[in-house]
Amino acid sequence: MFKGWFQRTTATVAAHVEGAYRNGNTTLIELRNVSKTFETAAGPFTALDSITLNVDRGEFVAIIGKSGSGKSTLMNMISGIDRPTSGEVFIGDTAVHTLNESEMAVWRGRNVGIVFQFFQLLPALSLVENVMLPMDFCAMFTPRERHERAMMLLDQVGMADQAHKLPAAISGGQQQRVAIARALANNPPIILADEPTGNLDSKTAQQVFALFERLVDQGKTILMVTHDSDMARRVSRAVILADGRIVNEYVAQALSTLTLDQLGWVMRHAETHTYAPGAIILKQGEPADNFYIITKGEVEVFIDHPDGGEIIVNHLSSGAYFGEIGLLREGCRTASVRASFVTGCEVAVLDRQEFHTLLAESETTRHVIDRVAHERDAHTRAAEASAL
Ligand SMILES: Nc1ncnc2c1ncn2[C@@H]1O[C@H](COP(=O)(O)OP(=O)(O)OP(=O)(O)O)[C@@H](O)[C@H]1O
Repeated sequence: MFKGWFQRTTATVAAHVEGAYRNGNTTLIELRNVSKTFETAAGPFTALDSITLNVDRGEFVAIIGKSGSGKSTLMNMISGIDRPTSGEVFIGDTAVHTLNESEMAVWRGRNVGIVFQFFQLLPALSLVENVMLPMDFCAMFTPRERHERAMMLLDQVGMADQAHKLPAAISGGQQQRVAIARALANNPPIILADEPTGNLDSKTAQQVFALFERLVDQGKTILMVTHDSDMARRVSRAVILADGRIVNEYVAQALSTLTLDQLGWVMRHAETHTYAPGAIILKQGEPADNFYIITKGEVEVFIDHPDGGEIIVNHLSSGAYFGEIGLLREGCRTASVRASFVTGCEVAVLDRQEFHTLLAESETTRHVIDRVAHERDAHTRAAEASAL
């Protein structure tokens, strides 16, 4: 369903991450090892499993995943509507998971604007009263300023001329625009939107999405749960959830032909290994055992020169894989791979059996990896021939 767009999305993410390093620490939302387990009649159920996530100020992030993958639970951890069973949630300098109920309500009212799929405007209040409500609740601004500000926000979403109507008198798209104005009432840095366009026709959904884009341009940080792959493609970053875990963005990039279920399977089975700069990961001539996806840093691929020394045949970075040739041929390694002397590397590793299980599940992935292996092999032979 989401095939084809991982590559573009993840490339944008990579560019963004580099930007973040250049600009120093711009992290606004930080989840550290967050897990959430619900007690159910059938026993404990883990909805979020060791989630670690950083979102920078000004990012527009789509949260994607199948129904039940944990998207709403994740949003609730960030808004403080629900608390993690373990792990930590920091928003700016605030340790959200440590706030008591009354501190939480005040903190949330000032820092997070929430937009729901079904708008949730209070039916007995006019539109302008609905937008004033969060300011009243948090005692922000003077009463007169509250009215002026609510009118200004309604104007921003194109609804000022209907300010005194009741919600029932306007369309769904208009109600959602008012709900966005309400979310902006206390000028929070973060907007959390749970399927904000899920109940709108596509034209209205586009207008609401464009409104979010404008808010990001104005400096807001937005996390939006969506099932709409077109929208997910247009944001700065997509976070994919599968069975309560975040699918590593580089794993998604490397295996972009897999379904969300299959990516979830990879995340459950892959082990993470870290290699120091210059460490040998696999050696030419040794039996092939594992498949590797680079999730951090770079590697060098090289072959032995018949007269001694080595011939470098490739450099690979995050989002690339290696180790496939020996596994596909059920043979030995045709080249050696070592972690870059500059960056070292981190890899997600599947063993031989897991690799073959995956290819049996996804014919397209088998086809793509086969082709890459073929091209790489030809490239290595050519590099070898020209070095002799
Ligand atoms: N209060 C709860 N008690 C028990 N189980 C819960 C509770 N809240 C959520 N769950 C379970 O946790 C899992 C994740 O739920 P969540 O609502 O986060 O998924 P989702 O990805 O947002 O799904 P959807 O797209 O359908 O809204 C689901 O299996 C759900 O049944």
